[in-house]
Amino acid sequence: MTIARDRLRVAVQKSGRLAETSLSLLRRAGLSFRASRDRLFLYGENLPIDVLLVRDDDIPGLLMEGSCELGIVGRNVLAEQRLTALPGTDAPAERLALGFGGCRLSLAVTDGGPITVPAQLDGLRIATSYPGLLADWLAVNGIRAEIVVLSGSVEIAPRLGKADAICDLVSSGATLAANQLHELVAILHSEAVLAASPHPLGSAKAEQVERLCARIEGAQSSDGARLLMLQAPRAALAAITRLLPVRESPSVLSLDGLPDDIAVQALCSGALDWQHLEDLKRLGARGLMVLNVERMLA
Ligand SMILES: Nc1ncnc2c1ncn2[C@@H]1O[C@H](COP(=O)(O)OP(=O)(O)OP(=O)(O)O)[C@@H](O)[C@H]1O
Ligand SMILES: O=P(O)(O)OC[C@H]1O[C@H](OP(=O)(O)OP(=O)(O)O)[C@H](O)[C@@H]1O
Ligand SMILES: [Mg+2]
Repeated sequence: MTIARDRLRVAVQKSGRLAETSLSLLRRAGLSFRASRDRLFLYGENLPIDVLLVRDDDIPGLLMEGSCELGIVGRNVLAEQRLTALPGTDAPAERLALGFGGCRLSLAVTDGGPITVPAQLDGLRIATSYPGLLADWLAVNGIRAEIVVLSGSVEIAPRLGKADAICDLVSSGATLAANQLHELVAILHSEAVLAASPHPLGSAKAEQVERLCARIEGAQSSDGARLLMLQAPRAALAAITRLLPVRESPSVLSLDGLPDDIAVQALCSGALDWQHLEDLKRLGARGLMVLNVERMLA
């Protein structure tokens, strides 16, 4: 099925943990928007790319029905949808991992209780909002347990006597600790991902998708990237390179009229502080310059 709409649509969480970072990533990829009055639709002003602001759980369905071509959603939501979709339906695919919204889906049990290993869950009840992922993990691990589906506040289920264990998202672990629970095992590691509709796109839209992906990857790689420029004696190159938090081989250029000297340009990640520069100077480097990298395109 080809989607008959010439502007690309990206679905993003309206409010919640992923909302702000998702929109700021799209802005860093160079998109600018005008909001509709109800703030549910952002019209792309400089590219034919619009944003739908929705509940995160709705994003896989919107991708499947073709209401949008891309979505930013937790891998946990995407994977759950894939496991609970009707057989034979094409599920949205993970296109890029986005490096924020990191968390894990974990089995957890009551502190000081009898369960210490997952095998002891056999025959017991586990509360979760992720029945597909949990059922899949239990089947792979040969554990038969009853799945109690709850849409939220899963951590409270053991105290209410509704379940013997839970399977829910964890990041700092503070919610588990507050409910006298601890993790047994993580069954899925998640982060926000760019998900793509399973439907084929026309060439113009496919081109927009590639363009947006390249920009997002560029925005991610320029995070924390610094360009270091210096001049140095050619003989000091190896020692200088060893000192640098380089991402890739530095460019080494000859200098007119100075055959024993070189100019070095190195793309670095992490801190390049005064100490670093002083250490490089001690090796003979001069004219040191550190520049923040604003944009990168592979
Ligand atoms: N504690 C956490 N730390 C980091 N990321 C998390 C955490 N909890 C959830 N996430 C990630 O953020 C996503 C959105 O979480 P959020 O709690 O905002 O969802 P929600 O309450 O279902 O929101 P919505 O109203 O859109 O349905 C989750 O699906 C998961 O990928
Ligand atoms: O390990 P922690 O850092 O404590 O995070 C874990 C909590 O975060 C999520 O809920 P959230 O706070 O997003 O509320 P929600 O259940 O209403 O979505 C998740 O469902 C856990 O309850
Ligand atoms: Mg939700």
